[in-house]
Amino acid sequence: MTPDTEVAPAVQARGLTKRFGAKTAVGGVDLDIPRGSFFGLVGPNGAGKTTSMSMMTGLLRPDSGTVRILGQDVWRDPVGIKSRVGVLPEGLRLFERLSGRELIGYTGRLRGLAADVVGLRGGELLSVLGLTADADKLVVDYSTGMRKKIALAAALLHNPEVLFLDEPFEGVDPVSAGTIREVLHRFTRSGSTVIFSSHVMELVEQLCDHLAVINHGRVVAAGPLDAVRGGASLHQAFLSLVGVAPRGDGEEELAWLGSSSG
Ligand SMILES: Nc1ncnc2c1ncn2[C@@H]1O[C@H](COP(=O)(O)OP(=O)(O)OP(=O)(O)O)[C@@H](O)[C@H]1O
Repeated sequence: MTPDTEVAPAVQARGLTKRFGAKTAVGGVDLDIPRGSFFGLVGPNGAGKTTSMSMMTGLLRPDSGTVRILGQDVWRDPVGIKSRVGVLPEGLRLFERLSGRELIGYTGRLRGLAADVVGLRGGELLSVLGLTADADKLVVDYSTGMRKKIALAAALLHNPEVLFLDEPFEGVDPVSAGTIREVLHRFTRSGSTVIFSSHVMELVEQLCDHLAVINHGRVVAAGPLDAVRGGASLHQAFLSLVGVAPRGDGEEELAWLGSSSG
């Protein structure tokens, strides 16, 4: 490791850009995500969060721009960086005909981990995430929350230094959400970095020490939580940053909706 990579931020993106036909999904994103931070990526639907994350994790090649993780250029060596990164992607695609335990075993082999390490870590992750009793059930029969948890276990198995999570709490019950939070906090306390996207401002406010707000494919605010919310609640700051215009009382629109309209 060179001195440069030792002090490099967890993630550094410069001019990250992606177009889909005429649509610019991400239009020149610059981000500096400090090591050991719990970093939130927020923005309205379609703002470009998932596209940005996919480019940062080596899943989607940018049209232009660079992204470095722990000082390493992701797109110069996408395979190399994947050993240091864990990802819980949007729209989880899991091997449905494996049991939870088999999925962990398979992930461990893909990651090149020794069988005894996978057994030990996998057993602990299943236990901490409350999945032990369902470990031998097929993933196809898992609930939405259970799928998130088994995918999180798979993302953590190789002990990554940087963990990317797209909407990790969606469909997760409050007890499991508490468990996931505790696991993630432990992870960041040890110096590792979590980057997660969410639409739930209260959650981001509770969990994150840093965040970025993305709107129309651009970063409109970024930095420590208190600096971004600037004395207001994050919810209020978010609405003013993404420029939500008042829509009036909406009486004329949807006038047909409801039983009183006949
Ligand atoms: N594969 C694709 N082909 C065409 N357009 C795409 C594709 N992926 C994303 N887009 C478009 O790029 C824009 C950004 O999408 P993206 O999924 O990154 O947003 P997001 O911030 O994650 O949204 P959400 O909060 O709704 O998940 C949207 O306009 C979307 O329609």
